[in-house]
Amino acid sequence: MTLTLENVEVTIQAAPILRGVSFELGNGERLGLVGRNGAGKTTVMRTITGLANLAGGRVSWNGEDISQMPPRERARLGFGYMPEDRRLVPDLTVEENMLLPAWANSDIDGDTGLAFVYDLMPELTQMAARKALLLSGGQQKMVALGRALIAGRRVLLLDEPFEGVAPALAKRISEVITSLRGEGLSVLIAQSELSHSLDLLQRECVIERGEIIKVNVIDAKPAAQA
Ligand SMILES: Nc1ncnc2c1ncn2[C@@H]1O[C@H](COP(=O)(O)OP(=O)(O)OP(=O)(O)O)[C@@H](O)[C@H]1O
Repeated sequence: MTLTLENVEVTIQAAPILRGVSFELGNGERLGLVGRNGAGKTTVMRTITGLANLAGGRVSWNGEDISQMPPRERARLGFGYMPEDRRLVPDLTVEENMLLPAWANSDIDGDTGLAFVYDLMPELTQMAARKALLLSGGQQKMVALGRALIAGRRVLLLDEPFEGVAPALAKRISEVITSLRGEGLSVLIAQSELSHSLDLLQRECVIERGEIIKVNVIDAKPAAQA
């Protein structure tokens, strides 16, 4: 189960936004995508989900070219996306927000997904009936992570999952992502800085002005003592 980007080019309003982006996300790998604001991280994620059109290059999944595959079919393959701005519907409950991908796409099994998410993040069970508008920003990120996991059982794309989140909740989100290790789920985490996830990642791609300028392998470190 490998996701491969080869020489991906994305152009928005005639401006080159991604320029020859190539990398591989291996089975069960946790890969960082690190770069300043505007470097192109969100565009990489949108390219993988099918929300951004390719001007060149290709995206493949286990060797199959999926460059032209529509987003809903990629969700069926098990791709889940947590956008930077969370995009929760304020008047819907936590549970309803998490079920949105399954409501929008009958190929996604919402009940199985919910059971998996509640098992992984029991704290979401307690807030299941609360409206999203009553949650803190960090709690909303947890819900957005839960929602991404409803579809994202193979590839999980997390855009700035720690941004604006208080340290205790950031640690919890990091723990949840780490606990996915045994699930054969590949995770791509976009960040403008690495601070929360050094223990979490195996490699990081550094992106600058739409180009991957280097790939760092992160040494395995013992987990920090609480
Ligand atoms: N719809 C759009 N219209 C015009 N320009 C866009 C659009 N989407 C992205 N861009 C431009 O593409 C570049 C890359 O944006 P992108 O959102 O991918 O970067 P990023 O690394 O995720 O940064 P941030 O963390 O600030 O979102 C930026 O210069 C941005 O202004």
